[in-house]
Amino acid sequence: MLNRQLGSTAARQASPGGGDGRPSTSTSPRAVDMTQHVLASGGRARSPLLADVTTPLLSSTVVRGPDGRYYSTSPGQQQQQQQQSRPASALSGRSEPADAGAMDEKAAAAAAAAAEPGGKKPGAASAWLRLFRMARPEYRMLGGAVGLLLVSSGVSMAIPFSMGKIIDMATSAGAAMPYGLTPAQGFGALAAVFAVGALANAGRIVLMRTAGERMVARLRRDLFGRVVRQDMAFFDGSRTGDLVSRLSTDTAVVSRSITSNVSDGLRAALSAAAGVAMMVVVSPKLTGVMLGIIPPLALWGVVYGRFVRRLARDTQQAVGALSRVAEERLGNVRTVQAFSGEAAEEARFDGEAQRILALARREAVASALFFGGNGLAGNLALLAFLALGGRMVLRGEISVGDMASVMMYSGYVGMSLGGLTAFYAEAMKGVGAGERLLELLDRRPAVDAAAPGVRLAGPVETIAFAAVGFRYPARPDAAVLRGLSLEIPAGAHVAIAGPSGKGKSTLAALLLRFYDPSDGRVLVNGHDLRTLQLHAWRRRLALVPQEPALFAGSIRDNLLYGNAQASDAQLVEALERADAWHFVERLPAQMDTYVGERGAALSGGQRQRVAIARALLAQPEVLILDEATSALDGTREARVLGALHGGAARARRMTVVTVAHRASTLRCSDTVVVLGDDGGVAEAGAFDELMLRPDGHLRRLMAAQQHAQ
Ligand SMILES: Nc1ncnc2c1ncn2[C@@H]1O[C@H](COP(=O)(O)OP(=O)(O)OP(=O)(O)O)[C@@H](O)[C@H]1O
Repeated sequence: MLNRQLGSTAARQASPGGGDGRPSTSTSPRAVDMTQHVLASGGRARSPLLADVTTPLLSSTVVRGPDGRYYSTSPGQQQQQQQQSRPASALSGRSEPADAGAMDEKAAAAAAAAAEPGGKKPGAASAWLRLFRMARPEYRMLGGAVGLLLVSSGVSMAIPFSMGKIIDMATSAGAAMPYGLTPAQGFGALAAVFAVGALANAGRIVLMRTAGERMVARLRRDLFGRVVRQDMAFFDGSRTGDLVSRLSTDTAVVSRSITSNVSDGLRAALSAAAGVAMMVVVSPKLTGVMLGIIPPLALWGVVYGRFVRRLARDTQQAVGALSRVAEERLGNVRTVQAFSGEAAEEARFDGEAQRILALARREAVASALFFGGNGLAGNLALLAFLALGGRMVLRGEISVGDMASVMMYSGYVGMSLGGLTAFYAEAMKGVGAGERLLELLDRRPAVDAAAPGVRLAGPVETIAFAAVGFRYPARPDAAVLRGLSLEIPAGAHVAIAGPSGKGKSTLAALLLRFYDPSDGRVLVNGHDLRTLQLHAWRRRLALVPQEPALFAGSIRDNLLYGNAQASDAQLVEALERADAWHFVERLPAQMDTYVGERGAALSGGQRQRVAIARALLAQPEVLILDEATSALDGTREARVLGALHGGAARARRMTVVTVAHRASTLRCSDTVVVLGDDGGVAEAGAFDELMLRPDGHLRRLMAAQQHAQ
């Protein structure tokens, strides 16, 4: 039986080179349309990814997964649910708790601080090196690509030289093909060399793209794995849309910046170096003219690259905000339409889109200045080159072919310099996006379910809250629980009652160790919950939360989430126990009926019953029902409660903790614990006994409810 609360006094407290088909001019389009790229890649990656990742991110009922792991409600959804439930309760006349409104700025800042990893941000170079190390599994493939790059670049660099020789051969009578080749043989050999170069280039593109995509996939998996294991304080301060944007867009930007971009950069560096060398060989004097413009251009490039890095980070954030708005508002489209909020939402979305546009405009102006300046400098250098080169040809210091070679090489060098700048800008973009990824990848959850810990040898004997005080990390100023003590023996059926917003669901969250108490301890068989291996502990529990959401899939898929090994007979039995079989049986495809996104194609009561069946399938030792039957009518609720609290259920010795408001639900439990205004237990005892107390808390609570009806 439940012991009375133990008092709550003392403890109370308050590409250049055209390598992969891109135009090979120095005004690289890669750098010019950064925002478009970000958006385009976001858009491309988002649709398939959203379908894949938002579902787990939006999971709700806490149950064991098919892999035996424990899965829990996401705050993104909690926020959505809160947003949905607010207007709904307003419509139904239910009053909201005074302190349950939207997070104020201070709280949001506290939540964000709780969600942010500590520590200094790495510098650009070290961040980039770290990102580069993350490509380690692709090193072999990237190495192969670099080998092929050397081949194709070698061939490219031979072109101007060969062309110069051919021009000389065509313009002077005595010139002949080298190595005594006939013109046909010479042209044939050149064509063969070009073919080898083309093949090497094609191979390089395949290897590089494959390596890039593999890296994106791995980054996404690692990031998702890291995010899905974060503690609830993190999710309280994060927005799902933002996280999805990091998963989709940032990963693609980072991967590109250290795979294809590195290849393009390397190609540009090689071309520039080889081009300069060849120019020097052919005519050092002419080379001097062309190279005079390099130092100012390099400096200009560094300034531009830094600017782009900042801009990339802002753009990634703005894209994240846009995704967030789209995700939240489309995810709650019923609420939007019910309140005729379409135009307001359109304006809100447009506001986010305009922010991105403003950033893109700044980037466009910066790119225009940069590449325009580059082009002008290149053209002026070319004029000087033609003036000097023409004079040298007239004086017989160099041949026309040599001048043509140097001109072509200088074109290559110019393109390569543009390529190097684009490489730098792209690398900085990668760092901008990478910093956001590294923040997430580096974040260690405060509550780590995989951390080693004590595994209970036998069954759960007692669960105790010992002088527990609790404040949500997002609202450190507001104490929800203070010095709360209660004990729940194994097999007991305990109901938690109390006015709205007094911490009933919080007790369930503490039991699952979504959060650690700010004071006091939660004990299981005398072990502090913090010392238990959390996955092992959570596998002993199942929670049906206040507004259970199902996954988009069939009823069967959702049930199997509770126990992947369950047979059809077990699924039907669980549905029967949850009083759900009678309606599932009549659905067009029965258990294979698609339930819609988050179970939207079922009624609230049907969703609740499927969620109860799913929790029962997990065969928990402790079942936590957080107003899990609130959407059912009296008859249906009585049946479900009969199945959960009746003789057959008791024979299973399952401990049942029920959070409830209704008398019909509360009286099914052996003991009712009423939470008081002071954050502790106001009274506890059998329902009937408490109702007999003339000025008892439960009696007043029930009277107030009756009065309200
Ligand atoms: N994730 C959160 N971050 C910050 N504050 C929270 C969070 N969740 C709940 N709270 C606040 O903690 C208090 C207790 O919330 P809880 O959900 O436990 O109340 P409850 O008694 O279950 O209410 P109800 O009967 O309305 O479901 C409320 O004031 C609520 O606003």
